[in-house]
Amino acid sequence: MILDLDIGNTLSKWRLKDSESSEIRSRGAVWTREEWRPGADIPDLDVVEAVRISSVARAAVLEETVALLRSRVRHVHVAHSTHEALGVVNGYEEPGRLGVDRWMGALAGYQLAGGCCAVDCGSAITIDFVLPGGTHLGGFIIPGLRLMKESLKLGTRNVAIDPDSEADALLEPGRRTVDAVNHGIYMAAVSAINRIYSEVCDQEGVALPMLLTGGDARVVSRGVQVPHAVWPDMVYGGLEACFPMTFAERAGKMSGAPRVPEPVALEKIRAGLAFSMLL
Ligand SMILES: Nc1ncnc2c1ncn2[C@@H]1O[C@H](COP(=O)(O)OP(=O)(O)O)[C@@H](O)[C@H]1O
Ligand SMILES: CC(C)(COP(=O)(O)O)[C@@H](O)C(=O)NCCC(=O)O
Ligand SMILES: [K+]
Repeated sequence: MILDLDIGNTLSKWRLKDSESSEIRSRGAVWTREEWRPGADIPDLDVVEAVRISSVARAAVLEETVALLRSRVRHVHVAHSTHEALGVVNGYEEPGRLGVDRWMGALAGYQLAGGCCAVDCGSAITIDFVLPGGTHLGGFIIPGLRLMKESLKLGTRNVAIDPDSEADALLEPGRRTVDAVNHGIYMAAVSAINRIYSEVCDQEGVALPMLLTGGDARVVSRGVQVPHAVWPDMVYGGLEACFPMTFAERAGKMSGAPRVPEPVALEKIRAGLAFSMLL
């Protein structure tokens, strides 16, 4: 079994993948700030022969996790942001400083779709761009839905946006604090994504397919007008591409990869942008 680990600022997600059949056998998540102790939410390491890790947590968290895993598992691969990988050239002045989850998303998106706009809706919302030739332009970072809400300190932090809410309802003016806050941060996130996408496509002269991942991807997806696909395993896709192990991975297949969304024509994106600037 292969253990894939995506350690984010909020949650450490894991999944177990069958090395023979490439099927996902189980998955789970634990809070990143809590210690990794054997328990119900943690995979059984006895069945694991290899681990692949993407981590943006503090160095100490990663070091501890790697030390624990190395004592139990033969192969432990830790992903790093590099200057170049799999045909993508990192846009950062200091490539190693790009969050490795963003790098994994960019690589997975490029492998799936060629150029892409990769959006990760986690603790932070990150919006990265890769052009069809493999140039990563860099990206944008805004606070995630939960962080935005917490920063307001209005006592609404424990009332999360229901991921099944309709976007139409979320985009209405709120008539009590909790709704005003939830609808406000939701509008802030989706309008930033829509606008940033249009601006960059306009500047670069290319309509890119958009891919969404992260804990809030599903709810954010409802408000994003740009054609896009939700790919919960996008960061894992980068790990698969960087450290291919199964037969399917060696053939370039990434688990749970969606169909590539067809972007709207560049002229339409430009018209939408021009219209929003006139108002
Ligand atoms: N069950 C959940 N537990 C915690 N956060 C959740 C849950 N479902 C959705 N979320 C949202 O997902 C975000 C965490 O998403 P995730 O992509 O795991 O972030 P990160 O990679 O930063 O750890 C939280 O900030 C919260 O808004
Ligand atoms: C921007 C991030 C905090 C997003 O992490 P997440 O919200 O997924 O936990 C992470 O990618 C990170 O720590 N990046 C380093 C800074 C950078 O990418 O420029
Ligand atoms: K993430």
